[in-house]
Amino acid sequence: MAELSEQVQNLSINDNNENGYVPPHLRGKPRSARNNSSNYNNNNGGYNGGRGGGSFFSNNRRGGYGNGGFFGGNNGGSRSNGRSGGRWIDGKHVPAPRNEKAEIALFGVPEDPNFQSSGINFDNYDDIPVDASGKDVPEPITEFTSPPLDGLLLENIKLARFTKPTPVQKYSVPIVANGRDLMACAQTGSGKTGGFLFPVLSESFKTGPSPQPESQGSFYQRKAYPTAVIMAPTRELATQIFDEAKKFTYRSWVKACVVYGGSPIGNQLREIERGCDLLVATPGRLNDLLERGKISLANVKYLVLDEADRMLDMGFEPQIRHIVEDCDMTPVGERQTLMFSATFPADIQHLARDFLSDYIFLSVGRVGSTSENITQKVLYVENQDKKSALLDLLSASTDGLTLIFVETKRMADQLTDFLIMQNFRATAIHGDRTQSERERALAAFRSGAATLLVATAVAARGLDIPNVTHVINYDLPSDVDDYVHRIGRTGRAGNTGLATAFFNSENSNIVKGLHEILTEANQEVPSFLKDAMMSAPGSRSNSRRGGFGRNNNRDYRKAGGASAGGWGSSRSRDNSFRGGSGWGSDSKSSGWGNSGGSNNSSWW
Ligand SMILES: Nc1ncnc2c1ncn2[C@@H]1O[C@H](COP(=O)(O)OP(=O)(O)OP(=O)(O)O)[C@@H](O)[C@H]1O
Repeated sequence: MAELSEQVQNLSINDNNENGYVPPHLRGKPRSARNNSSNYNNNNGGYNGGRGGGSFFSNNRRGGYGNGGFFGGNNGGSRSNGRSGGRWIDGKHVPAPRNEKAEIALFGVPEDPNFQSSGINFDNYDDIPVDASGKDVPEPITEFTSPPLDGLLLENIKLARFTKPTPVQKYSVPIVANGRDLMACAQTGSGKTGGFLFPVLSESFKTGPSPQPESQGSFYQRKAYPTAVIMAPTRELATQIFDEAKKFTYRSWVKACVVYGGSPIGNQLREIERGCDLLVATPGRLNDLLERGKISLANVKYLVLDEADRMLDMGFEPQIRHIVEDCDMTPVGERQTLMFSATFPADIQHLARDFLSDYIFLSVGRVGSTSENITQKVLYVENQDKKSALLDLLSASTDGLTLIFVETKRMADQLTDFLIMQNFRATAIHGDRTQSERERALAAFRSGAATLLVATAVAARGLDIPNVTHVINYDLPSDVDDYVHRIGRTGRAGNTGLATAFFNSENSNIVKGLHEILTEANQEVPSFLKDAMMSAPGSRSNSRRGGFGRNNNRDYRKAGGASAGGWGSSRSRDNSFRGGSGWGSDSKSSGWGNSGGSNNSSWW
């Protein structure tokens, strides 16, 4: 990655980041000659501005594993691990026999580029400061071992070639095993999905399903009674979580299903009727199925809200509250509720107050910070020069996939057209494309058939695509948390990545937040950004989050202004809590931090 960032540096797109972007055809010419640079876009002949950009791959059938995998393919939004799973018989878990073909489909073979492998900086996660606050925080695990993990889950973790837990997984396993609720914040790409799947599945494998109510109606009125419900903001994220769930439920009694909008509900109904123990859902579709009486939440032991802040941003709060508070969901205190996100603004903490009970607040690293595995570059580029600057950047990228973020759906299509006309293998993902177009675009990108994906914010959160080496913010978002999520599509699981942003005077609303992010991640702050900071003292760092913004790194139950023990240090104790509700001296920090090196598990 150092090579890629050096190549980008050597492009001289900015003259030492001082004077803005100089298009290729004007380099070496006097400044006065540069004024007509916008002609570039009009002369290339390739830009047609229509919706055709994404259609380049419209016949692409390379669905890859993401489109259904071994167990029956994509049948329109509802998929399950079918009948090949294990059983819960007479209080005992009876796993299904191993199946070589299934294992290759689910876990790939070593070095398979379609599966993310942990990178050279994976061990650095151990150095990230952790703060866990709440009453009686259980000791974190340091290794994947059984006990405390269930033996079958451990076998599946081994098949996934995960050798040691990430910080969030170290804490979440004992927290859930001890019956506690959890609100967890951890950096992008640091294993939050495993952070909820591992403990939920481990406990489910040990304890089995809850007894189903006696009267289940006729066949046509049959309801599913899931043990675990996981809500996620987007269809793509729900599908991805489902794909991970398929891996870790392999051979078990737990049958996973996924439901999301934009796909025919009939297929989803049929799948659910065949049984559903772990349901991954977007809130809108889940509501729909509840209204149709096809799902009961009366047996839910585990409720997970992933990317909860995004769900609120998308306006899902009424649906989420309806699902959790007005239906037949097991009440707070009887179920366990886990909330995960890389960022945790105030409105989410309020939701936590209503949905969680006596919970542990876990933050790994400074909440909302970026991983140091990501090298961040900010270039000053005027709007009319962006296409040209993009071509420069792409000419420097050799290997790997590049994700390009733009602000509007129209721009996503236009830019994709432009790139295709420039002979790049590009495709687009945004909210105006149909679900199958979105799935095909993602599959093409995952498989490398398309090396460039132009995306709106729909692809900013949670998506885990191996081999994304470069994220380009062609248009910067106005909310710095969105920037954090976007660049987090690279530099995952200890791998390194490069993130480049085009900045100009239209981005004044992100100046302060961007400056903070770069500074705290020890990244170069270009002089034009420092200047912009000076000249715009009132600039907002976060449009939506108001004053809470970048300082949302603490458990709101703690006394206001408590710094959660100082983020620079790997140990924090903070005994001051608001409200005197028995919260006390239980803020733990990463005593386990450096212990990950001794791996004695038999399969390491
Ligand atoms: N213990 C582990 N060892 C090795 N790789 C892991 C481990 N846990 C997770 N991973 C891998 O790390 C990658 C990132 O994990 P995941 O998608 O759960 O991150 P995340 O924290 O949810 O990110 P985001 O905030 O972007 O949603 C995935 O490819 C996953 O397979």
